Amino acid sequence: MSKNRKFYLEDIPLDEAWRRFIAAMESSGLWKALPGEDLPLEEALGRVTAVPVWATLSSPGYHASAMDGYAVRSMDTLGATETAPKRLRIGPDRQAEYVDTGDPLPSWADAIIQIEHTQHIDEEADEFIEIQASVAPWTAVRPMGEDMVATELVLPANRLLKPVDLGALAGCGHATVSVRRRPRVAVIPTGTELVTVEQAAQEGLKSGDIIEYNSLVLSSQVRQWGGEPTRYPIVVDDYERIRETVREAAAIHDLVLVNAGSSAGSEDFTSSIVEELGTLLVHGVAIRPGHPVVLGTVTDRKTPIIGVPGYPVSCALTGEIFVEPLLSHWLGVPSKEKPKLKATISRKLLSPMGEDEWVRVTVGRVGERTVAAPLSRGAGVITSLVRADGIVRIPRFSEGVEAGREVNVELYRDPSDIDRTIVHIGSHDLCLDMLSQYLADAGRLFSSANAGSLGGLMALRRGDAHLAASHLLDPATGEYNISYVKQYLPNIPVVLMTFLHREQGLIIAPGNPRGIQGLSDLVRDDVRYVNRQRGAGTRVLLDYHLNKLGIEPERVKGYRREEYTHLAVAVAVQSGAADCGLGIASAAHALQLDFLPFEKERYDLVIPRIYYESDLLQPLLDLIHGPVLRRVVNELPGYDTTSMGTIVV
Ligand SMILES: Nc1nc2c(c(=O)[nH]1)N[C@H]1C(S)=C(S)[C@@H](COP(=O)(O)OP(=O)(O)OC[C@H]3O[C@@H](n4cnc5c(N)ncnc54)[C@H](O)[C@@H]3O)O[C@H]1N2
Ligand code: MOO
Repeated sequence: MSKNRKFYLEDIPLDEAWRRFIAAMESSGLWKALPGEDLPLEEALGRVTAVPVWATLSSPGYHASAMDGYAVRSMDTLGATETAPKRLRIGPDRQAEYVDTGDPLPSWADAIIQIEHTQHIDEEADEFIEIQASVAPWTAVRPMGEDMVATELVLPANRLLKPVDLGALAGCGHATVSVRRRPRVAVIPTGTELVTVEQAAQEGLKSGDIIEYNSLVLSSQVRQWGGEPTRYPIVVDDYERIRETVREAAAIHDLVLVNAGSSAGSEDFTSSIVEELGTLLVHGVAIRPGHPVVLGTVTDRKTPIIGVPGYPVSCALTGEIFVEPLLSHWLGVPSKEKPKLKATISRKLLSPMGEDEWVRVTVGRVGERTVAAPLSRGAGVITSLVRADGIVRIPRFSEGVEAGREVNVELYRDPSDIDRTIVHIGSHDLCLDMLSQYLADAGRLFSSANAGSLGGLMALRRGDAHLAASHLLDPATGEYNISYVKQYLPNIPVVLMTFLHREQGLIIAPGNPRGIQGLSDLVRDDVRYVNRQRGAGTRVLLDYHLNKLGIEPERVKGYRREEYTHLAVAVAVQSGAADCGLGIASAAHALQLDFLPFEKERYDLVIPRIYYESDLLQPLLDLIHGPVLRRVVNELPGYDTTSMGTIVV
């Protein structure tokens, strides 16, 4: 059956969308904390108490000795001093009796003297202790109920159980505890293009295949937030099949998440299915990513359902924005607040007019400033969430945010991580990733944004980064970096240190089908080039050599097609979108492409002196001067570490 295609997506403000969703759940009695279930204490960690817990037994249940020593009557000790010690007989007339810590206090005694404050004396048939000070009543005694008294409140309802809570529950006589049932959440991935990762690993991917992982993310989120996910197998884009899966899932779950098919494409069925099976409350919320989200209730049970957008970032954020607060409410705990931090935004952010935008950012402390650098805004770029330190929300209808303005960041990390983060902005190289691996061992985090060499120098100028990798060739002198540093950072004392030399050359298809011999072939009609962005060192290098060869850039087909990384250039060649591009050997190697080397370039680190001398960067400098990094870099094709750590200026 084909349903009428609905092209109309609304822009419902987030709070209004929530209002409708909650009102619908309230009217069907589902907007309340879930009932309790009794669990053995051993299984209750991390669960939430459904009812208050009162002590059934007191703890301790008797007056207990708090020390190893002698039980005495305090009255008998009166008058004992260093000069006039007193002797108390151990034994039948009950002046002193030995007890261990935790033993009951004998009924005739009212105090304990620690053993080290007594001297043991054997005298013929009798044993005594000698004491040199008196003790007050109840000395070193833990009175009955010191910890918990029967009938006392031990834990309130809605309490997330910690390990010590379990101890207290057992200690006052509870073998089980009533905790809220875990919300049961169905996670249904849909899409004919989807394949499982296992399938992909065995059979490889065909063009158009997408590895299904949103259901893994959603079900892991559900578990993390205290729910019990059921991860369904992939359902192909077939209206009836999806509808029947939703119907079955709604019968046995508290919440149904249908992933993808939320927007307006020919196979986007979620909103129609919700309409057919129940009530469509919202289709389209004024947020981005996550705009085409669907909210509704289905079947006679009025099970809430969320149509989660398919793009992975939209999917994960929809989890945070809609699923987490819902699960928290059902569990009776407050929605999880992220730690907040004020930071300076490093780049201007425009806001899409009618939508609140969630911008992923990295955060670092650079000198006195906390800097938030926006990551990719693409809703398909899951690594932007992996790398994100936090989120900045740009409210709809705002002007956006100018660079240098203060913003509020909601952190994904512990704020203390920010202080041990080294911020790099500049040219990217695989070896920086290796460096970051080793830095982790030294307790440093490495946040790296690829902005090209010139972008890195500009970031240093603004005070946004601790260092910038750069490989900018000066056409006038044939020297790397020095003149650029002078020109762009005239007022900032910096150390220019060589990181490595690397082979630059033409990345070409395996077997060199076009017979490309060098840059002079770029003017051929049958050769399509793929370029790097302006400001990239590799772009500068190309322009330098084209100029030397007297080739006008306009004569190079594809000169205007810009990619932002070496790997993106390699991918363009691999896919056949271009015949060649300038890049580094390791990028060609990574995709098993051929490589025509023609220049060994110097790749330096530009480090403002103030950071060069800081504790923060010390582990990085240690690595550069040590043998380990050098060894692993040398194992890669096209790198030379002979000058690693040499100060240029
Ligand atoms: N004409 C319009 N097109 C789109 C709109 C719109 O308003 N009008 N909205 C865009 C936005 S914003 C989003 S977000 C997406 C939402 O897409 P759907 O929910 O319909 O999902 P699909 O189109 O099926 O998939 C999008 C994308 O995500 C991949 N995907 C889907 N499921 C999974 C999964 N389980 N694991 C990994 N990746 C998944 C899918 O293959 C697609 O690449 O719509 C825009 N279009
Ligand atoms: O709203 Mo879509 O979720 O921007 O990517």
